Amino acid sequence: MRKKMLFIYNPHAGKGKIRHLLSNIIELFVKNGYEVVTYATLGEKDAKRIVLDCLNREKYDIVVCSGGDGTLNEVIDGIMSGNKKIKIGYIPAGTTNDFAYSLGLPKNMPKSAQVVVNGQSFLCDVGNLNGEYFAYTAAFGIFTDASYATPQTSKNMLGRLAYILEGIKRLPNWKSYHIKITCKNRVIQDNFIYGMVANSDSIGGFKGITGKDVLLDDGLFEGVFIKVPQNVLDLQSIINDLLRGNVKSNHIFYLPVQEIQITSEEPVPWTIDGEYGGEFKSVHIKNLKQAISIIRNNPTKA
Ligand SMILES: Nc1ncnc2c1ncn2[C@@H]1O[C@H](COP(=O)(O)OP(=O)(O)OP(=O)(O)O)[C@@H](O)[C@H]1O
Repeated sequence: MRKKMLFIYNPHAGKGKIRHLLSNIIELFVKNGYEVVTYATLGEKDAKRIVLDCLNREKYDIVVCSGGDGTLNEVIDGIMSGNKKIKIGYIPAGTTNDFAYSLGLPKNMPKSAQVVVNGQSFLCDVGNLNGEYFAYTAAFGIFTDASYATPQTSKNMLGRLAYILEGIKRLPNWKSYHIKITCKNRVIQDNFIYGMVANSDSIGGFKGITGKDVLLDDGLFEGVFIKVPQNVLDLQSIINDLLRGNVKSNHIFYLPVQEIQITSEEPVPWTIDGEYGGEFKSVHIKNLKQAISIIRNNPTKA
């Protein structure tokens, strides 16, 4: 009997490349014994809705999605909030594909479709922020809105450069937040321009800015909080530290995070897996160790 696959793709992700590859990808899946039920996403939260609808109605062996980090986020959110235990295959098709990089998936879409067919399951940590699940990052502060404010047309024309240009626009008027961070028995209060809790060694296409200790299945996220620079030299040193992956510096507060509470007097806008996640005065983030099963080439290497 054929195995049943739910295949969800965002036709607009990245440069819309999936349109030319769709037939070959589905043919590969069918040749490898799958009955494929295919959906294109039509807008925000559609991937989550499709996952919940389909998995509640019928039994599937695997959910495969193709799109950027946002589409993968919605699929994971759907599977986790629906409390489903099912393997996930991912064909990265976005602009930066941060999480795909961390998972070691090929950039080439037909090759990553091969991984879905031939790869092995890897149990990966998942995050939860105030009840919403995320794959690899939750962040606030400078640059974070560049990921969702960058128009799709510029992303399609310029690729990652579009994010960089959008980020540079924000440099002259950064905003800081007075934040209280509570983690285990530690309480830290300071003014921060940026904060991130992440399970990825690539953020916004930049490799290594979460430090050198990232493991995707250790039950821990990397918490990176950048203090307000007092002068241009401070700013330069922060940039140098980030580019070198040196997160343990005077201007950066770094800690491994299993569970963390972040509170502020004013509402802070958050970005979750590169999409707008809402404004909160109080955020509770938790790492759910090895909660999802993703197919990749080599499950022993994070
Ligand atoms: N048909 C569609 N038209 C417009 N928006 C869509 C459509 N389908 C999905 N979306 C929305 O687009 C968001 C972003 O898509 P996705 O992350 O897949 O691609 P991307 O933005 O090109 O990639 P990246 O996140 O790497 O830049 C999704 O979270 C979803 O809300």
